[in-house]
Amino acid sequence: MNVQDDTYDEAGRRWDQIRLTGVSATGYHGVFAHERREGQTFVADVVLHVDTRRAAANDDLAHTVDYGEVALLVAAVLSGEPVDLVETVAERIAATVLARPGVHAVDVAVHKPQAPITVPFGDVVVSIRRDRSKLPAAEPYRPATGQVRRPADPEQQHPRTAPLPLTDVAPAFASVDVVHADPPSAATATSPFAPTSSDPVPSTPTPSSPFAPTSVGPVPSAPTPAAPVPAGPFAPPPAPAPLAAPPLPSHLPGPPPAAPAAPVTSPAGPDGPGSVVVGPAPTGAVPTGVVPAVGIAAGPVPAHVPVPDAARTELMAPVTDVVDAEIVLDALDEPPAQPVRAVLALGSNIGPAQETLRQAVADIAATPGVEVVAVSPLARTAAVGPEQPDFLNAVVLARTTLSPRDLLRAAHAVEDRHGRERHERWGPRTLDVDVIVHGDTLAVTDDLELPHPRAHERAFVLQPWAQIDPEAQLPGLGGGPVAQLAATAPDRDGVRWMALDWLTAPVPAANPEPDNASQGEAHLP
Ligand SMILES: Nc1ncnc2c1ncn2[C@@H]1O[C@H](COP(=O)(O)OP(=O)(O)OP(=O)(O)O)[C@@H](O)[C@H]1O
Ligand SMILES: Nc1nc2c(c(=O)[nH]1)N=C(CO)CN2
Repeated sequence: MNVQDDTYDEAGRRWDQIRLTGVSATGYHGVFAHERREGQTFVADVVLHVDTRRAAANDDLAHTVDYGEVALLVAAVLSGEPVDLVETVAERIAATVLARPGVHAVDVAVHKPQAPITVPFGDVVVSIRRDRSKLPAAEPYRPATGQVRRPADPEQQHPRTAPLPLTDVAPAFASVDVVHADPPSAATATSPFAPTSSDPVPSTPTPSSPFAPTSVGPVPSAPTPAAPVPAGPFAPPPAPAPLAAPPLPSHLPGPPPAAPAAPVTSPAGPDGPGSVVVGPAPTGAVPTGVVPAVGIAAGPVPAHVPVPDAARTELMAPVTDVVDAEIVLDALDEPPAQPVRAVLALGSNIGPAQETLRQAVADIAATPGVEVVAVSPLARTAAVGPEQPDFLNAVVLARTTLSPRDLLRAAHAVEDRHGRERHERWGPRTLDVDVIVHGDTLAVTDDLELPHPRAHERAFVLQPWAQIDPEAQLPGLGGGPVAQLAATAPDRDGVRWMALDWLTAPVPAANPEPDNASQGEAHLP
């Protein structure tokens, strides 16, 4: 396996992989009578493209794909209903694995090392990738009712993991890896494995099967362009000097006219550190403005959205029940019913910081489902945290139809595009894009906290934000009027200047670094 085998989510981030190699069983597949009669060894390698973070954060098998179950299923297909072609075996394994929730793509290689080939040979392998855009052309394997039972070991069974019924096949397999980088390829095992008395596998689905499909086919790939939306309560004020945005996609409207902001009543709930609150702020929260409910579905479409029949290809038609719905993990994966305001904070203190921030604003504006409404002046700020060079900081006001988590992914994608590396917490970086607020969402989860947990105490966020939205309110505990928070933030004295025309003014080629940036310098009030 190498980087060419990687797959990426809609924000361009590499999916993690669980690799299971050398699952081995005796099968009776082949076009010759002796193959059907005598059987031979088949070996499968399977790579599941998944997101392992949630399972890792909770250290909970329930949030991942149990490779033990996958191994049993793969072995059941290898030793199951005989077919002529290795291709069919591979397709069936792919369908079975892709039907597991949380699997975004699957690579399957089926080896037939004892194939009836009349010249010396090492191996013959059929290798395929299937995902939600190239669905398997086969039915997933489903254990029949009455034939299923899991080889349960109560001592070993994690208490939070509900047992899944499976056939009592016992595959031999060489290794399983959960990887974030490419390990050396594992050797395949060839130990024979005879089919059990419960084989062959029934070809018709059983109504009570736990593997019964729950939905739907592929997701349309072309995002709908964002439609213009009327003004929200966070339109930029006329002062300071208006900032020309960098070249933006043509579908982006100009800044909407200003409208009054409503006060926020920060919810003072009982939620201490570590608690989870997900959902809109209660009474008195910032209104999101009146926006049309139609024509706004830009950006990635969640896979649980049913797909109209017309969208399916003929090839897909017979197998539309193969892929399970994508799990909506929590409310942070739900796109808003209407566009909501979002505030993004940008920072850079490595490399050509001003140019990086400019490009980052253009990247954000080009993100489907994100419409840039205003861009703050540029602040040069003393670093908060470890000793390091000054930062250049700016804030982007946007409207978005993305879910909070998709917006975070989009922010990370922009960071990655600009060579962001994660070493030291609060350390120097080519680009940081933080999600400060997403609508009225208040949330504390493993991977995303809203509003950003440290925004209320960061002048390098609050000052630029207040410049383009003096009435802005930071929702949540510790929140309040942004301008007021900016004036009292501990690092306020470190915000030393702002460039008003930083998006359009030429960056001096010799002086692109924050330490030398002086173009359009202005002083904070
Ligand atoms: N509102 C948020 N915006 C951005 N990242 C967040 C947010 N809430 C939680 N995170 C998580 O924080 C992780 C670390 O983010 P990042 O590397 O940008 O941190 P940092 O910039 O060093 O520190 P800070 O979060 O204090 O700005 C991210 O991977 C992300 O999952
Ligand atoms: N001045 C300044 N200091 C920081 C910044 C930043 O953007 N500006 N970002 C940090 C981590 O996000 C840590 N410290």
